[in-house]
Amino acid sequence: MSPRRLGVMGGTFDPVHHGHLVAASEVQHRFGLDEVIFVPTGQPWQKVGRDVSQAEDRYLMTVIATASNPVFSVSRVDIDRGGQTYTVDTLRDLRTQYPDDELFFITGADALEQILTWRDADELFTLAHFIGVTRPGYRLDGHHLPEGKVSLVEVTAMAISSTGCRDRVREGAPVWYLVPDGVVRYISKRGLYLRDSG
Ligand SMILES: Nc1ncnc2c1ncn2[C@@H]1O[C@H](COP(=O)(O)OP(=O)(O)OP(=O)(O)O)[C@@H](O)[C@H]1O
Ligand SMILES: O=C(O)c1ccc[n+]([C@@H]2O[C@H](COP(=O)([O-])O)[C@@H](O)[C@H]2O)c1
Repeated sequence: MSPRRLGVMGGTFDPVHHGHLVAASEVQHRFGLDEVIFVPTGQPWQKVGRDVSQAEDRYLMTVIATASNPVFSVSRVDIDRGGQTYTVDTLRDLRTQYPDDELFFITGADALEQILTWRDADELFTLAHFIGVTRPGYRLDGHHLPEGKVSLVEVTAMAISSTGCRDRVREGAPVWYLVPDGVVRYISKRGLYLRDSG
């Protein structure tokens, strides 16, 4: 069997929104990926200082958001490993799980900018090919990154952030059409984002 091409979309997903979904879908199409695996983080160490919602809530919202797409799936590797999440561990675990497949790690322009500050940054580029996608408000630039290891892709601009969605819920403003309908209902059912998370 020829190797499958697997996209990996890591994120805090607090909550998952249409910016994440459009980026993953566009990269899946452009790179002919067989599957895109969404990987909600355990504790995102670069987001200390703010309360991140419980991992199970972020996991379930990601499942709800991706359920209807036959080539999207969700992995619990980072949540089940526990503790702070480092992408090098995510990719090592997925490499063990899918030893014969090619991995493509998808990041927005803001995350790509920071990538050399990530743990074991050099090893990251041996474990996967990186795909940086455009994001409104950030410049997509790969000149600081190893040649041939990163591709840059323009995706439909979605000026949506999880921070913006949380702020809107706290202020009583709607998040309909910023996040999938099922996620709107899940946020309301669980009473998420009603208080300032810092
Ligand atoms: N609107 C968007 N367009 C393109 N990429 C995005 C967009 N929003 C997030 N991403 C990318 O998706 C990944 C996961 O993002 P994350 O879950 O941190 O969402 P976020 O909206 O940036 O959250 P927060 O506002 O809480 O920082 C990151 O690589 C990020 O760059
Ligand atoms: O490995 C690291 O050191 C590292 C530091 C910051 C972010 N990341 C990963 O980048 C992805 C997006 O992170 P975030 O914090 O923007 O949601 C997610 O998969 C994180 O685990 C990884």
